[in-house]
Amino acid sequence: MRGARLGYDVTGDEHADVVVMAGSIGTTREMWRPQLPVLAERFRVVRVDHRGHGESWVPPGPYTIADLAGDVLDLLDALGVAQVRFCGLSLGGMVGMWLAAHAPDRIRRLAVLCTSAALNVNGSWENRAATVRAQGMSAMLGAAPGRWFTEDFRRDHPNVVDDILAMLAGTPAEGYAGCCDAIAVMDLRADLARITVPTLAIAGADDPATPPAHLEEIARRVPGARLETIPRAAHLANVEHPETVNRLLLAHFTEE
Ligand SMILES: O=C(O)CC1=CCC(=O)O1
Repeated sequence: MRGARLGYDVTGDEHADVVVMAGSIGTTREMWRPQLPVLAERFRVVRVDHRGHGESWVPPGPYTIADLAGDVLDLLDALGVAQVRFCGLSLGGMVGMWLAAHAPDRIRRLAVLCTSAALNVNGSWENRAATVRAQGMSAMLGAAPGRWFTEDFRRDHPNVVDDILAMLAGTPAEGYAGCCDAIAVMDLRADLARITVPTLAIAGADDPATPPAHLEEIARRVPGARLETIPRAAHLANVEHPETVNRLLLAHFTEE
């Protein structure tokens, strides 16, 4: 389904409180499949595709995190939803932190997984954007599994890995590159102290893309934030350890 420019779907009781879920660069909203049945028992779950991904619009880049967050606010306005619990992994977590800092009246509780407030190292994201624009998405497929999943998970769950890699392969190159541009210039560190909503930061202990130190920094800077670190988890911790992530999200989002 597509509305207000973003691909999205809605699952759960239409009168329940809303949880918005936004994922990692190079995936679609389907990356939240392991969470959907559990969260939708209690909440109205709105899963979104970032711009340039899935069924969303693909404007020419560069984008900013504020652009991506603005798309989410437009969607919430279109759905008539005033306030949500927000769950974001990686790029989705960046959008969540931006929203909690800049649109605090729209966010009731925040959960961020495997993400960072400032991720650019030595122009790596500018380089990635340039590579994708020159060579297409095939240039991204080789290294992604090693960032996203532990070796054990790749060995034991090849079909799950293939499903997620198909999302990456199907992402429009300009959409992916535009989001790389957004990460390249992002620095949310000064915003974190302004976040007042209850915040849970979840790290994957073996995440090479956003190592635990990035989540530790978020938990240190956001007043009152809580940190959980999941052992034997790489970047897509919600896919590798759904039971743990579901338990943490449910507990955090049902607290008042
Ligand atoms: O590099 C990756 O694919 C991991 C990642 C960093 C930010 C994001 O959204 O995904």
